[in-house]
Amino acid sequence: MSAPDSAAAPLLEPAGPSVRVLLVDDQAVVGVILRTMLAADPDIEVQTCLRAEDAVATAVQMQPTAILQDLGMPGIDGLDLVRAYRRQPELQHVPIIVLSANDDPLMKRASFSAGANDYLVKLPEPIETTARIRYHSRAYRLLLERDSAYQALRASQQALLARNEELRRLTQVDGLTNVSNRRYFDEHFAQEWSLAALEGTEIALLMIDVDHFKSFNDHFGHLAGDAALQSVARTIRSVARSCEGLAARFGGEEFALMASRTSLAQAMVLGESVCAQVQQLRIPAAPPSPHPWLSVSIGAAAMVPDAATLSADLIAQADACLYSAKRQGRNRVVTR
Ligand SMILES: Nc1nc2c(ncn2[C@@H]2O[C@H](COP(=O)(O)OP(=O)(O)OP(=O)(O)O)[C@@H](O)[C@H]2O)c(=O)[nH]1
Repeated sequence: MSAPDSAAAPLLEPAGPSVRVLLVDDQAVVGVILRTMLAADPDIEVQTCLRAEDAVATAVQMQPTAILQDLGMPGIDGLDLVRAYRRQPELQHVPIIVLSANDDPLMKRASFSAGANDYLVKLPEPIETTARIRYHSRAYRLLLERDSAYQALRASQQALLARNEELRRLTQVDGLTNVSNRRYFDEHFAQEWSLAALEGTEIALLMIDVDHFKSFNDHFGHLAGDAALQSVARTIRSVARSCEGLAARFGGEEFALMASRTSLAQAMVLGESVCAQVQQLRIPAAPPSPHPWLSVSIGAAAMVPDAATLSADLIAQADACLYSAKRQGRNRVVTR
């Protein structure tokens, strides 16, 4: 005898009595004898199928815990039926006990190769029949229980992974503007700085500050200020994506755009693009801004890290350029 294998596909747990036997045999008398044998076992339900062509559909509908399959049915090879059960996903692991008048070892081998779990020579002793049916049904039930516990575990693991991913995202993203937060920027900038030092490549930084934003808040209110910051952040993020850079909220109304393997000339182009796109947002500016639309000032710097420079030097350079941009009238990009 062999117990059913475990499966990756979810299994259906049969409802109703704990032992449900489907007898597939064209001789009605076998069904009568089997019922008589099992009369003293009220927890064993028996259903009989006399026609081979109905067997698979009946089994799918009944969800037995064991199938007793006659090999010598008219018009069909019983082993073909065994294979047909195995092709049905719902029946793939249901124990199949072959009933045969033939005690030939070759026939037994063919039955097991076709997918049978057991082989009984007709008609066995009642005690043996009951024991085999109970053994296979119990093994199948245990397999189903194990499978459903495994599925539940997998579902809860996936939910946990999704929650962890969301938590990780929340720790990296600024809640108002959805760009990276300062903490993530600091980590990422340090990593990219080290990488640029190793590669000997340029790394560029743009410090971007919204102009006259205190007046904007005072004039239009803090909520309008929040919405303006969100629009400006979306613009910076889309420019950052175009150069595979990182957009981050550096603090308050100040943003940073960091781009690896980017020259000062390229940083200038990125900065001009941010300035122009913020103008295209057409967010009305508040007095004393001389411009009709809300604008940003940008300081851009780039360097190849070496033993004498720190990442803070690049920030300081970009910051100095930003102050120059403010002094020169805002709504512009300034580089050294
Ligand atoms: N609505 C809103 N305002 C913010 C937020 N963070 C910072 N601010 C405001 O941004 C304003 C920044 O003002 P300042 O530092 O004086 O700069 P500014 O008015 O933009 O002037 P310049 O930078 O010189 O053009 C302050 O009024 C802050 O309250 C925020 O999350 N939401």
